[in-house]
Amino acid sequence: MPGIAHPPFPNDIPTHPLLVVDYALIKAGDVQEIEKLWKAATELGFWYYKAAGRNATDEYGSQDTVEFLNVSKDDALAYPEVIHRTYPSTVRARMESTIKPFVRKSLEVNNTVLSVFEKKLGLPAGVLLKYHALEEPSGSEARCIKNPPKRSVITAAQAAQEKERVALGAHTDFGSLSFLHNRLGGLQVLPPGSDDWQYVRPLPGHAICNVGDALTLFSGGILRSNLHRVVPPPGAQSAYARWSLVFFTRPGDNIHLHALAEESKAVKEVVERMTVEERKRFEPNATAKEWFARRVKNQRINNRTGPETWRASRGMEHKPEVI
Ligand SMILES: O=C(O)CCC(=O)C(=O)O
Ligand SMILES: [Fe+2]
Repeated sequence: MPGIAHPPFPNDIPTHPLLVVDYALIKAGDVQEIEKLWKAATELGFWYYKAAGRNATDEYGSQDTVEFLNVSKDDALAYPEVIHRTYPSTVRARMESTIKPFVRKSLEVNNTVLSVFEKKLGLPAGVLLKYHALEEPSGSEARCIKNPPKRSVITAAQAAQEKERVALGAHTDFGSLSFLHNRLGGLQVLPPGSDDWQYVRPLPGHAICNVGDALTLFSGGILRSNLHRVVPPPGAQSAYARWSLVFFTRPGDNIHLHALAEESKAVKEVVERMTVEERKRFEPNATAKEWFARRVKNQRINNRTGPETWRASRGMEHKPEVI
């Protein structure tokens, strides 16, 4: 991305370290790098991707401050044919030159990671890829997010604590894998076993990847869909608009979300150790499309009747009460 100069991410605030995974090594099948990816995906569910080149809200009804522009993978790949919806001229003008290549590259990266997880989970070859087949209609999409700048510079502590300043409320992602590119800080994770939100420092030349609910469901919880949120960039960065670009790989619309215990010994073992309640969580009796539709619908402020609406929007959060 061509650069607008902005202040660096502050050095005086606590951040949560992520493991750095080299995508080129993953693609080449490097055993040590695959171990590192597996550790990241099962412990925090978030990691940095070292790029191959350098070219590269809540229970109370508080409203987010972000603007989204979502482009469906099906529409991008079929363009100019319309599969789901049409887009504004700014999107159409860049569909062939920018969006389609971004969607293709993101799918390639995420599919490589899915193949690694498939092997690690001991699933029959091709099962995860089949669930994310290119030709199947799905909720996979590219998203451009803009969070407008704050009028006054706020401290990191203020940014983290002020509820009304949360740009995008605590959530887990709906799909399988999210591939995130951003330059300003603001992304925070709630690390396992902690009650403190921690910033993830953007690393130049690195993307951030995280596991979503569908992979948690398929893996019986072995892969971790971690809670995260977006707050204004910390320190002097808060005076700038924050842009981020995400690609979400989600299973095909008709895929039934459930723990793949019959296909994987490892998943079977974790499911057998679950309580009856836990087991129910891993059998939501929903297709990927239904899971996605339920979560989106109940997040919309227009559909809100009270705190129960927000609760009905939750996914595989380890602490569904956290906002
Ligand atoms: O902009 C970001 O850093 C993350 C956005 C996000 O979590 C999402 O759109 O699901
Ligand atoms: Fe997210």
